[in-house]
Amino acid sequence: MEEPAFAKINLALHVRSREDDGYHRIETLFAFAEEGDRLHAEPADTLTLALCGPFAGQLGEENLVLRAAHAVRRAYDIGSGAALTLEKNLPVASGIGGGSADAAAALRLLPRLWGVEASQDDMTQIARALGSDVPACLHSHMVRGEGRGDILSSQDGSGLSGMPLLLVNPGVALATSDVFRAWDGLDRGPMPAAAPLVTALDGRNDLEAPAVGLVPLIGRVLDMLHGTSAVLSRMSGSGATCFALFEREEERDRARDLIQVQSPGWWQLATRLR
Ligand SMILES: C[C@@](CO)(OP(=O)(O)O)[C@H](O)COP(=O)(O)OP(=O)(O)OC[C@H]1O[C@@H](n2ccc(N)nc2=O)[C@H](O)[C@@H]1O
Ligand SMILES: Nc1ncnc2c1ncn2[C@@H]1O[C@H](COP(=O)(O)OP(=O)(O)O)[C@@H](O)[C@H]1O
Repeated sequence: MEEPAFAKINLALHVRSREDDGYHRIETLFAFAEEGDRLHAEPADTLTLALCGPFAGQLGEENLVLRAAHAVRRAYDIGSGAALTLEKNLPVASGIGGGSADAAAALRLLPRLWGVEASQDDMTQIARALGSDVPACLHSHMVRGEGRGDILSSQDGSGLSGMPLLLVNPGVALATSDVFRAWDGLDRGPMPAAAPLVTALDGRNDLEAPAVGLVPLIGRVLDMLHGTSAVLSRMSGSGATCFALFEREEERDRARDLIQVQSPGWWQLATRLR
């Protein structure tokens, strides 16, 4: 059995306040790419995880996929295991929710493998305990997030589905907690409650400035994307991956080819919004 782990982007991300527990209250518009990592599972007596793909080497021992699998086993008192293989196509610690998307893929896949009727409520609760982004990744369609990003409200994203999307990462890993800590504490106002593209265009990513402060190279990525014919270009999540939305695939591919020539070491994914 196989399940895609769709790359996540934050079309807008407004940081409103720092809470006493160190987490931040945010408002965000989540969207997902058609592509990402892939999780494969076969029945087995024990739980194991093998890694393959271009970014497999960057992952440590502690993997969110196994934590998700253990949580499902515990919740439904399951005795059997699974031989899992994660194809790691997305750069690690890069603002496109790789780990969260992988965990969410495990939460969709394993109940099927083990033949359990998992309730949406149970899965959401498990997702929330794994990370702020995991409930949105469980959904993997456009959705608004509040609180830590884990309180979701529906957003019809069908109007943007299929829109050409380019992801660019300059190859520097950024820890989410470091970027939130570098936020200046200034509330710049709520995320607009409008149609998705208007929300995105009128919105911001408040983590962009602190991330650029930590890794100035992100500013170079943004300058390059701003210089293309993109409808919108911005950093996703806590970075360092930036995204650009285009009206036509040819425009997206032209931007990708130009960046490939100018910065051949950067990772890129030319895809579409789900
Ligand atoms: C910033 C966002 C935006 O979508 O994405 P990424 O950059 O990680 O992709 C998310 O809020 C990340 O969600 P996720 O990656 O699940 O984070 P968590 O594991 O819950 O938290 C990691 C760390 O980020 C900080 N954190 C996270 C969420 C939040 N609302 N406030 C925070 O301050 C905390 O320091 C926490 O210890
Ligand atoms: N399956 C996984 N994929 C990526 N990172 C993982 C995974 N499991 C655990 N991690 C850890 O989670 C951290 C955040 O990774 P990731 O989710 O890719 O970042 P981001 O949320 O910024 O996109 C990394 O430092 C990594 O070590």
